[in-house]
Amino acid sequence: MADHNDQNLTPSDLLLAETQSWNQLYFFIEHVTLKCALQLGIPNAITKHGKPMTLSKLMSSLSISPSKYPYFHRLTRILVRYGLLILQKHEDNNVDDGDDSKGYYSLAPTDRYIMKDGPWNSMEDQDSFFFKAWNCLGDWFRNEDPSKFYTAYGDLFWTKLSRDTSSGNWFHANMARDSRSFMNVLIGNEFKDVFKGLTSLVDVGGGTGTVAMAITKKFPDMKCIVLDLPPIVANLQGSENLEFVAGDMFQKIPAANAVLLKSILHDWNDEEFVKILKNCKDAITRSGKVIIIDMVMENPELDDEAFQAQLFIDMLMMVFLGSKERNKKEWEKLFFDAGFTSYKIILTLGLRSVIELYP
Ligand SMILES: C[S@@+](CC[C@H](N)C(=O)[O-])C[C@H]1O[C@@H](n2cnc3c(N)ncnc32)[C@H](O)[C@@H]1O
Ligand SMILES: COc1cc(O)c2c(=O)c(O)c(-c3ccc(O)c(O)c3)oc2c1
Repeated sequence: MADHNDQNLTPSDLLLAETQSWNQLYFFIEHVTLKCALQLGIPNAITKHGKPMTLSKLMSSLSISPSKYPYFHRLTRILVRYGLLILQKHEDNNVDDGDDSKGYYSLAPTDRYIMKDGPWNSMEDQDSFFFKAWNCLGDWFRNEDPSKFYTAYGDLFWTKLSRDTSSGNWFHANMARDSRSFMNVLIGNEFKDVFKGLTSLVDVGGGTGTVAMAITKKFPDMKCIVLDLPPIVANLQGSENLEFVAGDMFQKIPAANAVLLKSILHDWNDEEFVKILKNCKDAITRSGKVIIIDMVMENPELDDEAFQAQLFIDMLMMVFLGSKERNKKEWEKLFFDAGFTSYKIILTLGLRSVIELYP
């Protein structure tokens, strides 16, 4: 008798279901093999070599014994499948599988981003910190904790980061890399006049000031304040037009023409989101604006790969902060709940959009 699950499936359906279940079950192997590539130093070895490498040359540069060739070839094969490495076939296509003259390996653009200066590439040294929050995610759906991170650590994410210097420094260094990368693209788009005409701006939750420094370099007449928690800005030195201010955005935001919120609002639930925006509204002049840099989910401008990346970050927000990424309708509702009258999505750069909000 057919298993009750199979009764409506044709043989080809069953075989397709088998393939799908194997892919879903072993999806984690993509992460494991990427981590293995990082651990071995494959991308950096290829970058250092300066041109495509044969497998043997790559292995000797990594001090991997030739006896491991048959296995190492299979690791690089899956990295090519994921698009992390590119294999340039040897012009003689009759070479055997695993034959060293099979071809030359180079880094795909993805690798260059992750390895050269991309954010979050040093997860290695935060393995336990990062993965402990993800373990046994199902437990969180059966408790009342504000986030899985809280279940794992008994602390909120920002509280833990302010108490754990090593993880805090690692996090803020990665956020700075993320900001440097994003601002390079935004500057490349001539900032789209987002900061034009402003004489003062507060970067709320501006971290170690990467965004503010990029703005003040481009607009030297603008006065910028970076508002962040005391442990973050305590030892940071400002400049003639850049000041670091320790404070709490839930209490008060310094007055300015405009307020910038990059990767802030997706950290907070709806009630906290509205509270932050109400404080922003109190801080800006009547002719001022709030500039938001964050993700707009279900954005028709984005392809399926970008949508999947947004879903991953949405899971990250849920697990680490108990917060969420929002679609346009969700953003709009909270803008109006906070007392703003209009907004404009200025442009979308990769996964994130630049939104202007008017009092
Ligand atoms: C995800 S980081 C974004 C940093 C920066 N905007 C960027 O995009 O690189 C969130 C920032 O909010 C800051 N933050 C958290 N709670 C805050 C509060 N109550 N008041 C001010 N800043 C806060 C954190 O210290 C952190 O720097
Ligand atoms: C502690 O370990 C990790 C490891 C990670 O890989 C990430 C990560 O990738 C990430 O985007 C973020 C993140 C958190 C809040 C934000 O507002 C934001 O824009 C990004 O945090 C992380 C924390």
